[in-house]
Amino acid sequence: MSQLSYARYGKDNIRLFKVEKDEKAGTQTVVESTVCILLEGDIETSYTEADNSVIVATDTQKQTCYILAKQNPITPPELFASVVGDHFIKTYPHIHAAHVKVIQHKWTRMTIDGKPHPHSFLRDGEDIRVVESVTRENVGISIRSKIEKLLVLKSTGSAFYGFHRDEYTQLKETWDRILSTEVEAGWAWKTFSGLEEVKSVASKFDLAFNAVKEITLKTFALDNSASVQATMYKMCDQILAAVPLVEAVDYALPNKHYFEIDLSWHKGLKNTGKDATVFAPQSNPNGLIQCTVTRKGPKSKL
Ligand SMILES: O=c1[nH]c(=O)c2[nH]c(=O)[nH]c2[nH]1
Repeated sequence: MSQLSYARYGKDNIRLFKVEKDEKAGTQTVVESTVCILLEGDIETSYTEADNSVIVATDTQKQTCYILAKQNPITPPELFASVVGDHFIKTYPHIHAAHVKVIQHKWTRMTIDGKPHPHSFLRDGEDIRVVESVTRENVGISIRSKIEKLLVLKSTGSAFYGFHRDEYTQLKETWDRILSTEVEAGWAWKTFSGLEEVKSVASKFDLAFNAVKEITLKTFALDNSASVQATMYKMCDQILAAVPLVEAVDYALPNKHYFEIDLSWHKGLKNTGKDATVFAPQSNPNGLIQCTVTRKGPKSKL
């Protein structure tokens, strides 16, 4: 009468913290991550026949994650996700795919009296580095890296005019507005043949992350923005040029509106157009602009 049409299981929100101690230099380095593991394979009978023999317990998955974190570097997160995924498909013949997500939280070394402190860190921003990997038997490892929750704002250098108008349009054109967004940017790597290939390019992951962040911030700041759409496309284009191993770049940018407030009712106070200095930040609704950009090739469906 019924059939199982989707099955994955694993452990979510595995929290990891690793300290690397350089005794010689007297410095320590820390990494904090949150890991999600979801396994796929010949596990149907655990759902349909209460057959627990095919279940690698989610507690086992958590313990494995701790052990692999002890035995391997946990950054770059792309490499650690691949190490974890590889372990599960190689250790258990009936597990055919491992979905591993790693969120790397920010701990930035403190500067005290102008010098990097050997063992103190601060959270200087809520932005996170995220990796979503799929390790699939006989296919390889696909990895999508992301930066999320990077909050930015520019108080000028952004316009929005010339958009379609009809009887539903109320928005006025503007040649000078506040632009703010919480950046979610993703970049999909070519499919890697296996863990060895991921290891061979491991140095590229941090370089790509830094390039994406720099291109995003620089383009946001310097572009005389015609729209969120036009500015985000410029970001994608530069990232594809900067990171040859990346096949696709995607952005999802909420347009966090700051509305002008007409105060002319109070003694003719001027607070619109070029006189606007006090604004009302809006929580919702917000615009949401998304795109994926790939290298030129066969026509996409867009
Ligand atoms: O950059 C923008 N893109 C839009 O699609 C849009 N729509 C809107 O109301 N304001 C904006 N701004």
